[in-house]
Amino acid sequence: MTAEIIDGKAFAAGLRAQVGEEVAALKARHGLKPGLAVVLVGEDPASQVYVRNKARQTVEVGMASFEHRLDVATPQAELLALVERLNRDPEVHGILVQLPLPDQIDTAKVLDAIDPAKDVDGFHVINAGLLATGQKAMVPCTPLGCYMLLKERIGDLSGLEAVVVGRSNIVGKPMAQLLLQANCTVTVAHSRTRDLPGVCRRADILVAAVGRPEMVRGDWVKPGATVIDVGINRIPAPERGEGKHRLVGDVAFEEAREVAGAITPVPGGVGPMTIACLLANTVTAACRAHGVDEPKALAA
Ligand SMILES: Nc1nc2c(c(=O)[nH]1)N[C@@H](CN(C=O)c1ccc(C(=O)N[C@@H](CCC(=O)O)C(=O)O)cc1)CN2
Ligand SMILES: [Mg+2]
Repeated sequence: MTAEIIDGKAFAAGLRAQVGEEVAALKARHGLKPGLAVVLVGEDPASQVYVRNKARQTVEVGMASFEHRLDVATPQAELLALVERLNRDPEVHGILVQLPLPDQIDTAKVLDAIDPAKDVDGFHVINAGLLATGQKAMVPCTPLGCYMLLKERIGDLSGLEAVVVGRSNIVGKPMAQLLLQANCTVTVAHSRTRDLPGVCRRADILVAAVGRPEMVRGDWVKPGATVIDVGINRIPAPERGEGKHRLVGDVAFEEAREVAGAITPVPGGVGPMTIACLLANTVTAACRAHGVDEPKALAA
């Protein structure tokens, strides 16, 4: 079997177009322009690219973008003061603090300082709790994007065996919650799981979010399974020239595509969905803030 390639880049483009239509409708009907504030502390090269892309795509869909770039040595108190200002700013409906943060900053403290209603990353402990208890939450963008791709590919997920490899707060745990809500039988596996290959082979839906290049091998995949690769790993590629790199996921793509029914590539799979879902969450936050019906197509 050769797997269908799930084109996250194309799906994300469609989602951004839908977001753009919703933004235009909000302006026309309610005079409302959703605004997203993105905060970057330091000069991590990958984070700079992500923040630039977020700001550009925010403007492209017709929303207001507010960028805040702080020095790598910014004290925590200064960052918290900025978050407080953004919490109070009526033009800002969504706030995102780009991760990772420098060592002098307590990440959990900063994330929990964001007004949960403006927490478009869905990382605030209140949003994590709302999601875990099946209530209306802001859902983290990467798992939301994975979920949308799964719904598009499979339709009804009810009764399927899902294995999520990785237990991070920003991907693994919320992914497991979304799959549970869709009535999957969910296993969260991790570095201490015994017989990880055997556990993965049970999965109709296999989500890899471990941050280890090509760890999930082809013979870990159940024939016909849908494989969602969340990993973005930059590995040396001397064949491309001295000092060159290439991107690989957490799944050994060429092996897995021979076994899976469908698989997301890296790049061009889950990654582009993350930013598209951030834009969707910002529209949702703006609608909730103004008591306007939120567009169902933009949510889980
Ligand atoms: N506050 C947050 N910080 C971080 C998040 C997040 O959701 N919120 N996620 C990641 C980084 N990230 C967005 O911030 C992100 C990662 C990757 C992509 C993407 O489009 N990837 C492309 C490849 C890009 C490349 O060449 O490097 C792809 O997979 O096709 C978008 C957003 C950590 N921090
Ligand atoms: Mg820290």
